[in-house]
Amino acid sequence: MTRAARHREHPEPVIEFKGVTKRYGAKTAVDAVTFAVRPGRVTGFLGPNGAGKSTSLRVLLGLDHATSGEALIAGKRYRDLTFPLRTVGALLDGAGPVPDRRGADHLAWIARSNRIPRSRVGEVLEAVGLTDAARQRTGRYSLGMRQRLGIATALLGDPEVLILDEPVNGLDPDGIRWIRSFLRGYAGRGRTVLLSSHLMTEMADTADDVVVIANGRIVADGALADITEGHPSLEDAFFALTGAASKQVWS
Ligand SMILES: Nc1ncnc2c1ncn2[C@@H]1O[C@H](COP(=O)(O)OP(=O)(O)OP(=O)(O)O)[C@@H](O)[C@H]1O
Repeated sequence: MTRAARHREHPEPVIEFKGVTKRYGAKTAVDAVTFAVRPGRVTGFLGPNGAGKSTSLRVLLGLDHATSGEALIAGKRYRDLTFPLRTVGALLDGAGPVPDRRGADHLAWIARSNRIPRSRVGEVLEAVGLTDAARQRTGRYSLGMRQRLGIATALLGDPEVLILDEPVNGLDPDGIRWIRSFLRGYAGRGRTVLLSSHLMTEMADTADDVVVIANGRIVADGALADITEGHPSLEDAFFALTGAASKQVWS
């Protein structure tokens, strides 16, 4: 096999967790987490509530410091990226847009403060299907529209990497379908998508690769097809893999 063909099949990882441990006092939230995420694929980060998904993503995005180990994007820690928003876009739980600001103004404000050309605002609104709602105040957006606006915000810098923490929580089936096909399209263009979820059926329908975390530890990591092989579903594979860890509340 030529080097180019090998690279197409096994491209270099874009995201790397290397032995990341995060303790809060006596509580170990994540414990020696190690895995890699490759471009051109949707990677699902799957685990029950409290397993350590958000903590891992917060460390990756420089919002929290690892107690030990490191998490890299394109070979660098987030804080060492020259143009972070142009490398990685993220949608995390947390503060939403100011409710009396219009959708387009919210995006224009973030674009301006990150030296991103104003022309991107129209492009990202179109990419997420919010062009017609651009002049509406975000306080009047539905949950699905707010998620689309969050994704539009993540897309402003036209990043190679998209990271989404539980993006389908609370969405109706249409909203879930839209996010799923959007992420598949994004990865299909050779970009890197990492999304966390505690919903196994959602992961089974969306992800190419799956990293399973339980009690702060990685318990499985690989192609979805390999992880589910020999099991009727991802859910069965998960419980077989995690054993005692699966006694954690799964909701
Ligand atoms: N700031 C903090 N202080 C103390 N403990 C924390 C803190 N943040 C997270 N934890 C604990 O670390 C563990 C992992 O939490 P984390 O939020 O990363 O899990 P998660 O997999 O994202 O779950 P969820 O889907 O419920 O957010 C949990 O036991 C949580 O209570």
